[in-house]
Amino acid sequence: MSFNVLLLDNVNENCEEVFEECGITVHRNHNLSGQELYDEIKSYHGLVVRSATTVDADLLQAADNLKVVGRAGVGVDNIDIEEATARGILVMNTPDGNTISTAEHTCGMILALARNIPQSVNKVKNRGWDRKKYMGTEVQTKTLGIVGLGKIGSEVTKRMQQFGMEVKAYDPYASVEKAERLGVELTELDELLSTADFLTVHTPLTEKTKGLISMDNADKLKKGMFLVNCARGGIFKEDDLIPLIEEGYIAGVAVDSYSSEPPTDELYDLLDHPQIITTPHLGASTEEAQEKVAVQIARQMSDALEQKSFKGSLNGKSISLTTNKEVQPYLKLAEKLGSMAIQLAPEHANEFSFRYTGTCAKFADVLTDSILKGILSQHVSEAVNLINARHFADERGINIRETTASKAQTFNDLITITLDDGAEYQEVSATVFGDNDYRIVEIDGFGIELQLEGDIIMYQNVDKPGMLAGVSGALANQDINIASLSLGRTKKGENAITAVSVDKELTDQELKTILDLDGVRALQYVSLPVD
Ligand SMILES: NC(=O)C1=CN([C@@H]2O[C@H](COP(=O)(O)OP(=O)(O)OC[C@H]3O[C@@H](n4cnc5c(N)ncnc54)[C@H](O)[C@@H]3O)[C@@H](O)[C@H]2O)C=CC1
Ligand SMILES: O=C(O)CCC(=O)C(=O)O
Repeated sequence: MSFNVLLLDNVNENCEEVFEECGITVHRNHNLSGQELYDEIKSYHGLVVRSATTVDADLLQAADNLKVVGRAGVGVDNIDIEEATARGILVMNTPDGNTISTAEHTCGMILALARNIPQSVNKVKNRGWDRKKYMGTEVQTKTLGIVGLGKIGSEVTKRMQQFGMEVKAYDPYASVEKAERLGVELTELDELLSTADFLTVHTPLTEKTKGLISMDNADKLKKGMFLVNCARGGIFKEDDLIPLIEEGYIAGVAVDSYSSEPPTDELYDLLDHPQIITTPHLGASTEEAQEKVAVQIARQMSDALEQKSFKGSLNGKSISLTTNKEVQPYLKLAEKLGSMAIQLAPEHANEFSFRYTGTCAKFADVLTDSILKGILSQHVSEAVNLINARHFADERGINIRETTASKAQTFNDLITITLDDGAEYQEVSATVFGDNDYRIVEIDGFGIELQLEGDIIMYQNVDKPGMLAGVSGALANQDINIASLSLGRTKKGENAITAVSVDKELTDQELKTILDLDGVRALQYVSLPVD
């Protein structure tokens, strides 16, 4: 299949080159927006953006053929990942291509704040000369507080330590080992706020980080501290920055990222304030960073479109394992078994238990996605894939219980689905022999062995002589060939289950001839894809 990709937002030209080397057609258009973009997007399989384009639900809805959205950068707040996931569209970013540039920009902002560089440059350019007004402060021996000791926070740490700063950090998710390795003291947020001379934030904008500093916690701040935000607008409450300065809580702020970009009119008071220095979201704007993220995103997206690898995907945990040789057979097994289970389930079934035994247990999470794909593909009109299977399951109110046991029993690996809605057959188990021999091995505790593919008739019967002859005779009379069969029974003379694999799809009428045979009960029919 040949793919085409649309590049927006001035993505570096190397992006084009990499796509073209991979045989992918590229179209670049910087000025598309609104209806024009909705019309244009329809034919593309891939879309590359930076931060300017908002990839919202409306755009995704218009994107009939879209398979992957790539963010040439880190922050994906301009992409509606939930909607993309629901539509089975992969979202990727390039987590580290612009780390160094953004860290360097942050260090520049810290020094610019300490020495009033932007303000004094401006003064001189306007023919002014005021050395007293622009008296600065050394950063050496001062405390730098970092909120978010991730990639950028860590690189800022290393650089500012070279300037003689003592670095403390607040990051509830960072490990103590990492902090020790960096020579950083991990503290609580309040302690950081009350001890830092400079505080720089390097977290995403989340419910927890939004308004991290505002007039509400002004009393906790070390008086006269400087703030830096080269992460996301809104981490410092923008409306409160001027009051924080005017009331003497903070000495100045450096901002690179805003809650709306370009800033709206209301933000201009902020931008005009002499103690607030601003750059227009330049953290990642270096030749090097833009080249790195452009090349990375083009490689990642090309690989994803060609199903070679899914590195960098944010909503494709399961799909990214489809290229892993160890997981591949289990994924297939899970999907096939899901497809079988839903055909055995009564109408409106929405309670399922999945049990993973043996090695496959360690992949339970992704195997559940695959079972759900098998279940849902039978009755969801949209294309179900490993990205959106859980979304569809939630939407349909399907309840899942998942259990695992890593110790293998009779089989090295076993996946069992229990139908909890009063189904005739309540439990089916399957395994894979070698790489691709998928077998049903148990139905409701009856040992069975049959390939998990094609057309299968399953019926319960009284365990008495002549049953099989009757069934095979009825099939032969209708010119239906048996491919294989398997019998399981509880005890001699009691109940038996028979699973018969046949060479053609059966009609209801043909099935009835079997059900009508004396001793046959509870017949069910399953039709599975053949590889
Ligand atoms: N100005 C610019 O041009 C750029 C801005 N960014 C932004 O910088 C930010 C950081 O990026 P990276 O370092 O690459 O991300 P990262 O994922 O490596 O680090 C984020 C860190 O924040 C921590 N964190 C999350 N929630 C937290 C909370 N409530 N309190 C404290 N820490 C918390 C995480 O544990 C993690 O260590 C992101 O918002 C990203 O979008 C990234 C690149 C360029
Ligand atoms: O593309 C850009 O320049 C913005 C970079 C950024 O903010 C990010 O990667 O999160």
